[in-house]
Amino acid sequence: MSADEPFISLQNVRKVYRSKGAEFLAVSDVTMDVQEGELVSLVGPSGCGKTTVLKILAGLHDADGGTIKIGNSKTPFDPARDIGMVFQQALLLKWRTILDNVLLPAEIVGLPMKAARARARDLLNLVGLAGYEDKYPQQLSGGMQQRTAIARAFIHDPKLILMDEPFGALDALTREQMNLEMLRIWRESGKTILFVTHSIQEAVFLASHCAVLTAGPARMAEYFPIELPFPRALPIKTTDEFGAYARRIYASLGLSPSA
Ligand SMILES: Nc1ncnc2c1ncn2[C@@H]1O[C@H](COP(=O)(O)OP(=O)(O)OP(=O)(O)O)[C@@H](O)[C@H]1O
Repeated sequence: MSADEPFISLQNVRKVYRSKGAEFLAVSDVTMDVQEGELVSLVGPSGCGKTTVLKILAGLHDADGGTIKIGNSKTPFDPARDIGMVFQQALLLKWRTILDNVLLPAEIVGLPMKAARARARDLLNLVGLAGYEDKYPQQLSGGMQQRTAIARAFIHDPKLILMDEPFGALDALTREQMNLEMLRIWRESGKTILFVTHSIQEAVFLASHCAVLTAGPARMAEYFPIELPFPRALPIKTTDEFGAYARRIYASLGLSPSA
């Protein structure tokens, strides 16, 4: 194996939805290689096929063309247990405590519960929710519920975390706070994360690499590293380097005349 054998490799992925005899081309051509431990943002206009790409990676949809490979000889991948997902809504079970919500994937995968409970407490601490273990979802704010969902995605120690616009429902300040926490959690966990967002600022601020998808059917417009230093703090958003990356994305999306 070569030292940089990718963890995820998508080559010319294509997806057609079919219903009642009609066909809809949702993704026309997506190609990218992701190394283990990267945090990749997928940015593109509404309806361009970002969620479809995540669903193909999650094994929820089959692709109609191209190849998808996850895992490599160093890090094998089992789709049944190596994926954690975070959606726009936290989707917590309101009759379970915060701790028990976080434990749900551990129960599904069949992990030893004593160790899982200790890990759930550690993860709640990591996302800033120590002390809330015995509360119920409706007793927490939207941002706290979303942090619970993030802890839940990590509980079974998956190798790949897929996040679909996880902070889209939060107010702007909570979203910025969550961005900072997300960076911290990513750096502490070392996980490979793919992150869908509509926000160009978020796509630049969070990512080690950025995939820009064109208006649907999704085609890869660009895939490039974001070479801003880590750790990142909010003032980096005012720098020329940050602005140059944002302009590059706007230009790829056809939203500005020049990069
Ligand atoms: N099950 C389905 N059957 C038919 N068409 C679908 C299905 N799921 C999605 N689509 C269509 O495929 C296209 C891509 O959808 P997708 O949800 O992947 O886009 P998206 O970029 O994630 O959008 P958004 O940013 O608004 O969430 C859209 O036009 C959508 O209407």
